[in-house]
Amino acid sequence: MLRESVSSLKILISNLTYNFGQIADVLKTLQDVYGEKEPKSQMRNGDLSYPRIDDRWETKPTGMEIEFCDVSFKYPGTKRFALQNVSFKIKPGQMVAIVGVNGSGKSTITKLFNRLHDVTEGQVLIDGLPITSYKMKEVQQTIAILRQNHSEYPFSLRLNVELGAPNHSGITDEEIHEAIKAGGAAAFIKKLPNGFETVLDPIDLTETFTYGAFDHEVFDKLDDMLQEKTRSSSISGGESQRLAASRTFMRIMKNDIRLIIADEPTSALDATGEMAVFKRLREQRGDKTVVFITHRFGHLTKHADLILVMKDGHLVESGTHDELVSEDGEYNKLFQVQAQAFTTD
Ligand SMILES: Nc1ncnc2c1ncn2[C@@H]1O[C@H](COP(=O)(O)OP(=O)(O)OP(=O)(O)O)[C@@H](O)[C@H]1O
Repeated sequence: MLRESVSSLKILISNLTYNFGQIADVLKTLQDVYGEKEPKSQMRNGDLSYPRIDDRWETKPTGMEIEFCDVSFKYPGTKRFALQNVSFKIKPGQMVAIVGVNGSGKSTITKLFNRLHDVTEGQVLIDGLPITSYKMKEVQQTIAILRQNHSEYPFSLRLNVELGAPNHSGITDEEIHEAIKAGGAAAFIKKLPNGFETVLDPIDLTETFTYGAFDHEVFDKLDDMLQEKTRSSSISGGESQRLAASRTFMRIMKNDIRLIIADEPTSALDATGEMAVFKRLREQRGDKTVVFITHRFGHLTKHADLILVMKDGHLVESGTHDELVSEDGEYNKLFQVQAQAFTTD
């Protein structure tokens, strides 16, 4: 079934690339195909709609409120706790940084926000109610995630960005340009001969169709178009992160997003590139809550309303940059290691 879907997807994409098909059909097939790869969730689905609309909540800001109440968590099939007795509260619209050494539990915290997993002990509250009481999909639809490792799809750069809003057809060129600019991808895409129509890892026409499927004239015409369209297809790690950021900005622009999670999304970017992406994130986020994970201390941590410091699965400190530096604990230790790089030979 999956093979057949992939095969029909390839044909649809080839058609799309050459403007013969309808984007909505392709996206539907794409959702079906990628949906098949998702493991079926065994987690309990709540019956409350999210966001909640009633007299009490309608006037609330549009950012998500998240509270961890004594949360402990073990990954399925493991004996070790990845998180132990973690408690914190993120207010709506706050910009929060999670820091800590490798393996301290930073990413695991964010995986509990969108119910990739459920807690082993304790409770996660969203807008004051247990996360499990909401319809899981509706909570996930309000979260935009920007990760370090992300996928690129073998389609045009344009479609890679449009995938941020797969339920929206008729995305305009202006919207694509806006998302690409926000993600910091405009400069590298402009240099490509086919701009945002450039196809990534293009599909080999001979794999998709055989000469027998079309007469020679049609096949040769398609093949010529493929050669023309796919002159440049490989992008660097940093460009790939800029593309993924553009896709997330598209998702933020076109959906009712209440939480943005950024898990080291700029690790492959130079300092200027990173600063530009986060500047745009701050500009575009409005009242949305933002949680980012970072190993770099600087403008990001300085702007954070709250910093959570993780160590061995425990939350060891929390506060603002200034508060944590004056506490002279784990945060200050990590901060000084980076600060000293500038002050010593
Ligand atoms: N899918 C998984 N299955 C089992 N254990 C996992 C899984 N993912 C992470 N872990 C373990 O959980 C602990 C916390 O991992 P996590 O990825 O949250 O750390 P992190 O602070 O985000 O690390 P890094 O800075 O390296 O990204 C680690 O001991 C890790 O090995």
